[in-house]
Amino acid sequence: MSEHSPLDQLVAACHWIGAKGWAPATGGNMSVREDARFCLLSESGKDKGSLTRDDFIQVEIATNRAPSGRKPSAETGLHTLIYRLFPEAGAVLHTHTVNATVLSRVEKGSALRLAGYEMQKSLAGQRSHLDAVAIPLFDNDQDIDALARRIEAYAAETPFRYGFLLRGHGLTCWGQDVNEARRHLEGLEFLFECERQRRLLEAQ
Ligand SMILES: CSCCC(=O)C(=O)COP(=O)(O)O
Ligand SMILES: [Zn+2]
Repeated sequence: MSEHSPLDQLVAACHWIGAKGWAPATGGNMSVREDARFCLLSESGKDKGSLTRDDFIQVEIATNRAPSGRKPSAETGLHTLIYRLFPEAGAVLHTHTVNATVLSRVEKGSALRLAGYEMQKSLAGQRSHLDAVAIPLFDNDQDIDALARRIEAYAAETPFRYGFLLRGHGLTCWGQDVNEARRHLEGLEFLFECERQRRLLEAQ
């Protein structure tokens, strides 16, 4: 896969996400960083499982502006926030899975705590199931600028990595490149499935 361009890798990741059923209808959005100033973001309202290279729009990270005049994702402001907050982030994947949607509603706190799972080691830098990983959880908002400001304020107080959940909405995660973002998405989704099953079984 590494002989392909980052955009080709992102298109392949979108097809993989679609095949997994993790971006139903027109849900989800995906992006890759071009450089310090620009990223390429999926066009709003498309089926993300069948995107091609032409469905990605250049967006200025500092301003959310698309020089082409085309309409990038409604959640552009979350992608650009991530590229500003995390200079090492090279790709961002946002999905609408059942596990993320349901768990983020069941969990009433400000983070989903994952501990005790070997698969935590799918996340960069994690070495042991004995450690805990907190995935921040924000109330959903149709005002993406307001949501981005809330996430930015939280990050200033509580550093975090890997991704965040939007309540009743989905997961947004990232990595230093498309491969790492894919691994984080697959690892987190597995952990969410485990956590959902554990909570169901332990409630009986
Ligand atoms: C039915 S999808 C609702 C909007 C959303 O949450 C999403 O992820 C897709 O929005 P976009 O503008 O990126 O297509
Ligand atoms: Zn969404």
